[in-house]
Amino acid sequence: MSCERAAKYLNNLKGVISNIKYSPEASEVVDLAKRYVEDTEYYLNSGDCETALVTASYAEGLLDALRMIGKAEFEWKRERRKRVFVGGTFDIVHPGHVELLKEASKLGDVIVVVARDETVKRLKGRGPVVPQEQRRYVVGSLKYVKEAYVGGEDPIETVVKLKPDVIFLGPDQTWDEEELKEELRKRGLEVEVVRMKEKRCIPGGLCSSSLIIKKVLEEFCDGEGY
Ligand SMILES: Cc1cc2nc3c(=O)[nH]c(=O)nc-3n(C[C@H](O)[C@H](O)[C@H](O)COP(=O)(O)O)c2cc1C
Ligand SMILES: Nc1ncnc2c1ncn2[C@@H]1O[C@H](COP(=O)(O)OP(=O)(O)OP(=O)(O)O)[C@@H](O)[C@H]1O
Repeated sequence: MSCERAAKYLNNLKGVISNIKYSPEASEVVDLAKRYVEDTEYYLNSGDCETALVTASYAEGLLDALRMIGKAEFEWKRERRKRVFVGGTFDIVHPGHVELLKEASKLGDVIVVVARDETVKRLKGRGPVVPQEQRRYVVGSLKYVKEAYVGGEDPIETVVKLKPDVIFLGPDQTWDEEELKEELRKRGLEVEVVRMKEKRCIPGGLCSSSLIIKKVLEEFCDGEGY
């Protein structure tokens, strides 16, 4: 793990060193930073990854300090966060949905696609209670979600448009991981497909949209008090 980190730091440092702009009075410190970068490479190649991490951090510190006092200009390369696609109905949002989205957010920025009303009718044999735009709005307002859209007619087309790095499937979604990957590969998109292993809930929670609807029908349908 520390070897992986040291290699990443070394790569970033090399990128900065090759593009850095600095004023003449900073040259001594920049040279020192360069020597620490060379040391990092040396320690990494000899398998001493802990020391490589120390020398890399020292070089980073020197360069950051120069930048802070306005004697050098450069940018650290930022790693792009992964785009994690989650598709689903999200009719009546419950803690199981929140757990799913929380788990997905550990892999990157979560992009949700809510199923269109017609899709829900077709797949569940009943329409959703909540209209598609409202489902999109509510899910898109949850803290684990970066963006939310209403789905199109063709799910594969939708995924291709949004270009995720990962598709995160729910525990009971019927999509086959390998088929999904293959369909997308045919359209030129390489994605990782990850599935949440088990459903979750909070203690005493009601973690199914259908069960919530059933409870409302059973307990509130005489209209009393409404
Ligand atoms: C990869 C993927 C892509 C999807 N794309 C769409 C889409 O374009 N349009 C749509 O109506 N629903 C889309 N959905 C939602 C599915 O239709 C949804 O999973 C289906 O309604 C099953 O319901 P559930 O997952 O809520 O149980 C997508 C879901 C996944 C996993
Ligand atoms: N308890 C749960 N824990 C984790 N994920 C869940 C849970 N319940 C649903 N999901 C996931 O949330 C996504 C959206 O599912 P959906 O909106 O159909 O919820 P649902 O409560 O299962 O609905 P229904 O009860 O009508 O089948 C799917 O990926 C599904 O697997």
